[in-house]
Amino acid sequence: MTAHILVVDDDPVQRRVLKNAIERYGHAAHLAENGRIALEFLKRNSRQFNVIVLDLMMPELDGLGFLQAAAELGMDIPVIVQTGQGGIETVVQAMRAGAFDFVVKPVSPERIAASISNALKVDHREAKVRAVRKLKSATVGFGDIASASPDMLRVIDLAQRAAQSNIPVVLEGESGVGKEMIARAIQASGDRANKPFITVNCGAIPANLVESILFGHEKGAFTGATERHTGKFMEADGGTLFLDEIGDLPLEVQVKLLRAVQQGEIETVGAGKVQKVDVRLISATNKDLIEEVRAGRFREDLYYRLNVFPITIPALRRRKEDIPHLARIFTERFSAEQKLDQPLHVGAGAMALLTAYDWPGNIRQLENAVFRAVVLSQGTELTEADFPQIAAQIPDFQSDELLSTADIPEPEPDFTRHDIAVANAARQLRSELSSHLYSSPENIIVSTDDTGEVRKLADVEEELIRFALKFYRGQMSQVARKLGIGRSTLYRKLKDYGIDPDDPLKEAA
Ligand SMILES: Nc1ncnc2c1ncn2[C@@H]1O[C@H](COP(=O)(O)OP(=O)(O)OP(=O)(O)O)[C@@H](O)[C@H]1O
Repeated sequence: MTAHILVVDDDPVQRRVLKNAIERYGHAAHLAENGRIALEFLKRNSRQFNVIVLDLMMPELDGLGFLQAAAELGMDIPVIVQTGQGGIETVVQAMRAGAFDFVVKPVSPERIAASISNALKVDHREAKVRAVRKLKSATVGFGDIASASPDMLRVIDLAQRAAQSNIPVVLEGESGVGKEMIARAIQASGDRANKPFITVNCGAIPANLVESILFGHEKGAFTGATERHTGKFMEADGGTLFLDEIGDLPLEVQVKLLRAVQQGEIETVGAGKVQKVDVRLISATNKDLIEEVRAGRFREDLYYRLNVFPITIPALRRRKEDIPHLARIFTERFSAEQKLDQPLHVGAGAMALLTAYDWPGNIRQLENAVFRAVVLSQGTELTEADFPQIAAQIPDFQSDELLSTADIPEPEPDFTRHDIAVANAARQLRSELSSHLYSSPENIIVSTDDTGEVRKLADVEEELIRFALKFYRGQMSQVARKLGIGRSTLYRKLKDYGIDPDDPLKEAA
């Protein structure tokens, strides 16, 4: 099949190189010299294109601006972004904005052809997935929020308590940590469950339209207001208004928001009178709001009004225990959505890679990475090779995917070597912990007992095994490998110490 590829690049040489590469692989290339012209193409006939190859640095409308505008048009064509060396921050932003893949310039014909061929596979499969996802997003409950870490369990506990009243909630956390998901779960389990849930991304609206979008406007209220417009507050009447990126709200709109919160009244632009509204407010921010208050960008009175019940959702890298859990859930979900005969599994090497990565785009980035891997995977198990972008960002990551536990020789029953193995495993785990986990009392294995004497090796060993089981969520082969012992030795030790692998922290009866 000849695919139609839209190349958006301001550099004529680069356009020519890409055109040649695309045509060499039997596809048709269409060329646009900047984002604005590409948007014109899409407006005329978006169905014409199967894949877009997009440069990020362009005059008039740059790559990120194009992605945003295309999303507003409802475009769902896979986009491959091109970036110069070292542009990783912008790439992360582009991936967050929905780009499918990225390539680093100068890009070889083989690399761009591989990326286009992957994007084409997604092109005809993703439409189905999107439809399913959209349906799901309407009814998110606390049960849908995957969590394994104590931090996330605390967040869910707080959110469940907030759901029992109409108290204003502020959800703080980086982009993609799950703020909107928590907001939806709060709405779905409170007494406003079947009422409207209206989302406003305060950061994405042009400053001059924020007021009219929030509070509505009358016909003729300002130049261009050709129709009356109901604001988001009115749409949310009786339900919940989710104000995302609240820290981006212009100061003059903050005053009006304060009145809405304090008195439950809004004034439609151009109406000259106030109206009552009954809205539960949940706000979200990825900025430090108190810092914004200090800097004079956020009103202190509004801050205290909104911030009655703050909930901070930690970044994914601060709760790495959630990564394996999320990766498994996403793999299962996407396998089902893709109607695979056999659900895929996440191989140990891939899991280690996903856990080692810091996920600047948080859960959204992980979800997209797993989605992409499931769609493109050829095997029965996801391996590190299915996450090339992640692996490329951790160059010193050592793969041990191919090393099966069967290859690990059982240690001799020699106390000294065994002793060294335990010490090495402890050191390795400790170094993983210091890079993977924030410090927590659970992560420290102490060397002395209550009397100040050095503890018995067996006691330390038992504690380390319990910890490793919890850390690797009961994955026996991974635990054995990380501890540097064979699987049968691990089973024997579990028996000796009376450890239940499904509940490793439970003391033997
Ligand atoms: N605990 C979770 N379990 C399962 N999926 C999750 C979880 N948290 C987030 N997600 C998924 O990750 C994606 C990002 O979540 P969400 O939109 O809620 O993040 P956010 O913090 O509001 O992001 P932003 O600040 O960029 O708007 C969504 O697709 C959501 O379904």
